[in-house]
Amino acid sequence: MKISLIGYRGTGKTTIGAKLAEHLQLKFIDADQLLQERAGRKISEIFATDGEAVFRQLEADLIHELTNSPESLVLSTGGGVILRPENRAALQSAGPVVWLKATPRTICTRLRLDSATAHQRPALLAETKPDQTPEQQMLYEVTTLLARREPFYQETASLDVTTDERDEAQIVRETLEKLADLKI
Ligand SMILES: Nc1ncnc2c1ncn2[C@@H]1O[C@H](COP(=O)(O)OP(=O)(O)O)[C@@H](O)[C@H]1O
Ligand SMILES: O=C(O)C1=C[C@@H](OP(=O)(O)O)[C@@H](O)[C@H](O)C1
Ligand SMILES: [Mg+2]
Repeated sequence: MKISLIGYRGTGKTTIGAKLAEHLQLKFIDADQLLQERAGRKISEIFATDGEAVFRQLEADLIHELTNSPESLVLSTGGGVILRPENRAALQSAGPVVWLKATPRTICTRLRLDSATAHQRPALLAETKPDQTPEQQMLYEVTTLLARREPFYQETASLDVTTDERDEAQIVRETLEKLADLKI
């Protein structure tokens, strides 16, 4: 059985997935981290050199492999994993899927803090609007893509947890309660 975490960038999938695995004493895999280890390159480098389509294929191959493995684990995914129907089906059939939610403002704040450190995420939206500050551009990208992706997160999720203005312990606790309610 796999407990998967889905949601937009910056909603806390990597952070909460690791904590959840600790609580449940399950192995933890972050698909993006494993993909980067295997490729020997950062995701931002794969995007820059080979393009997003190559990344999406590597991501789909990895999701296929991990969801077909016999071991139980907590699996954190990348925010765009729900774009492909085969990924959505694979995650759903592997076990419960937790959708971590946050507002565009929360997401932008977290991503800005991350990009000030080492964690650079590649831009996802080609279209830009004229005369925008980088902050406005980021909010535009997050709002636009979140609206496009929301139906896919909704369709794939077994349960959802809001993460705005809540610390990791609160989010983990609610996730564990909602998983228990599923009675799997
Ligand atoms: N509940 C939270 N409150 C505040 N910051 C958080 C919370 N969860 C995660 N973060 C921070 O937000 C950033 C993105 O978290 P991360 O786990 O990498 O998200 P994702 O994997 O969904 O992109 C990190 O800097 C992380 O420390
Ligand atoms: O939303 C996306 O399309 C992506 C999210 C990233 O993962 P996080 O959601 O962990 O940041 C990573 O997979 C890649 O940069 C693409
Ligand atoms: Mg992550």
